[in-house]
Amino acid sequence: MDISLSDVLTFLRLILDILVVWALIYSAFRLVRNNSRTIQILKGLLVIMIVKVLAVWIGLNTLSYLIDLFLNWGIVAILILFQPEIRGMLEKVGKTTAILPNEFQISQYTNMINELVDACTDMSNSKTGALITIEQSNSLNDYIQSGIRMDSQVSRELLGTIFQYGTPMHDGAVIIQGTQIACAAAYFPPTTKDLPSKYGARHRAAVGISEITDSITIIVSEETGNISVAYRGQLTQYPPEGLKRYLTNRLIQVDEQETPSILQPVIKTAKSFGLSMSKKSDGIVRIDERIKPIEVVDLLEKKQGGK
Ligand SMILES: Nc1ncnc2c1ncn2[C@@H]1O[C@H](COP(=O)(O)OP(=O)(O)OP(=O)(O)O)[C@@H](O)[C@H]1O
Repeated sequence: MDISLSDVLTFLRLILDILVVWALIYSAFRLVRNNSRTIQILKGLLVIMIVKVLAVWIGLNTLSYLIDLFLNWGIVAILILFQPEIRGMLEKVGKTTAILPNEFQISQYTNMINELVDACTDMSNSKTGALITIEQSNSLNDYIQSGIRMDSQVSRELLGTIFQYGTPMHDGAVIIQGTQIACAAAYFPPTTKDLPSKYGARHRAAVGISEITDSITIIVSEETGNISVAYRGQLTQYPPEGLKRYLTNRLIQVDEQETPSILQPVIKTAKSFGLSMSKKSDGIVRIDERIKPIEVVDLLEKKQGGK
């Protein structure tokens, strides 16, 4: 059987087509999964579809016609309802069009980490309580809406001022998106796990948000001045230098090695089929030996009938 160049090109085009459509569907699902508003809207649409099927089945023609009208205009409604999400997605695409991380982005992140760690060190020394969450790939927009919108550059002085005891914004969490403070005074759902008694509501909130998103949360204890990080449901205490290394590893070095988010769905699929494309694909998680936690806190599921 002869295979011509045009057959190969047609095959490659088909593969590319499938991968691009898959990436779009994957991104749409991620958008829905990461945002409780979109889940509510989808639930609403599902109910309307069920009513439509029932209306056709029973023969309620007017109701069926009205639902058809509603669904036909649905695309406009979706564009209006999802306007903030669509804008955010397009902004992300715009920011990640460069295949290699650019020097400017790295220097912005380095600067942000330095300011953040300096602020945490200051607050640790003065025993000022703080809760700071850095958004990763799961959107924190729902939580930003619960706080006071800021959109400001991360700086040692600004963070110190926000968490100053007695000021209107010191209660709640600061959320960082990219290298900007998106809001202050945000509220997080606390964890239901058992924490050692020395940890209170602030640490519960930090572990809570780390259980439902992939965000990184830094906590400075008002009582002890200790700095901890909540990530993926795990609470770990670090010295300031350890915190800096931890954040650099997570926010800069991971970005340097990984491909921009628009291509990640395709790469994740390739990995799940066993096609290794990155240096980390040998399944070994490389831990920076210099990051020495002071304590990794044991978190237990709450016992039935317990507090
Ligand atoms: N669900 C929440 N979301 C965001 N912030 C919260 C939440 N719950 C509590 N906080 C913040 O934590 C503060 C109370 O912290 P609390 O002293 O109870 O916690 P803690 O874990 O013992 O911390 P610390 O060691 O600083 O005392 C509140 O003033 C508020 O700023």
